[in-house]
Amino acid sequence: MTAQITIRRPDDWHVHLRDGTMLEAIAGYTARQFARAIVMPNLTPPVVSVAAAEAYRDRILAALPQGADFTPLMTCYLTDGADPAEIERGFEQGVFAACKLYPAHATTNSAHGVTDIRKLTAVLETMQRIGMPLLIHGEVTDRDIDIFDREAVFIERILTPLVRDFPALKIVLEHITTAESAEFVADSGPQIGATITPQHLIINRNAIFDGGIRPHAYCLPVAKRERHRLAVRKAAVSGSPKFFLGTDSAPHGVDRKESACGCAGIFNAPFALESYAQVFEEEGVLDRLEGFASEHGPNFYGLPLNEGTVTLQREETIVPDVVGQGDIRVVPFHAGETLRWRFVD
Ligand SMILES: NC(=O)N[C@@H](CC(=O)O)C(=O)O
Ligand SMILES: [Zn+2]
Ligand SMILES: [Zn+2]
Repeated sequence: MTAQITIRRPDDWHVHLRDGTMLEAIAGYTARQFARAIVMPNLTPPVVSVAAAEAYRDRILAALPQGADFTPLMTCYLTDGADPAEIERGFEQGVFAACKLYPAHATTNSAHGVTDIRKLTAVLETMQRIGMPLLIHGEVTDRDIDIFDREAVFIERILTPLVRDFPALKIVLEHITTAESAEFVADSGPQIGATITPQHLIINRNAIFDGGIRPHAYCLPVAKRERHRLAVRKAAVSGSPKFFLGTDSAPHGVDRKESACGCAGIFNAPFALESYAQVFEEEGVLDRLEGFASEHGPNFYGLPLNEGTVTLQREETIVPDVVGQGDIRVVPFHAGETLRWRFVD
């Protein structure tokens, strides 16, 4: 049995670091395991300008523990009024790494999202021209569509025509949860990639209703049937450069989760690598963890691979019931469980 595994330093290609006291409480978890992270812009108000992204980046850097070696990669939240010139300027100046498309009302803090993708034609033309990635929360918001079908219908109605109309646009389908997404991405050209979260590799929709309603297993896109989990898992461990690590770590305070209308989001940052390592080990391909965690993402984004390494040791790790500091209390993914690996440095 492998006793320890050392890989090139990984990155998280999809994370919510939040703002204010929550940012201060949780930023260190991501900075501890990852060298860089694509930081989601769904704050209130959302990050839509270069100035707002620079200010948010400064707040993130100020919230990091002393001596942290971590680079936040900022994103621009697309709205119906998104300005192609501002987006191009932000990308050329190295402030924006990508733009994020939330269909309006698809998920947490997406009220300002895009109501009709046709409103983005000029923005998408610009992004395609300058090689700027478009990151997509891929769910339709039509209330007539069953919540478990919203990702598959998005591919059919929105993504397929989008890829046809902008054949050179770099697209990341974020946090994929279905066999349809895994297949769509695998069958597309090299300009299409996908991030995969730990939770969608580990739980299926039964986890949300396991002996009672389980708000801490609820995120969007919602976990699907077992056959979808298996398809997503197969994609993650396949070694294909199209699939890479994106935790979608999305903390909400305990009170906001344990509520009559609990928020969507799973906080997995504290033990993210342990979680992924467990999956790759179960699939018998621990040797492919490094590609997924540390190589496929930077190669897709056209960024250098990180220098340095991190090590995971085979050691039982008990996940606490709750983490945080001060007033902030968040229940982590795997709360109360014992994991088989421990991140050491
Ligand atoms: N994933 C989630 O369930 N929630 C995310 C938003 C998102 O990534 O869709 C959040 O910001 O809380
Ligand atoms: Zn999302
Ligand atoms: Zn997210």
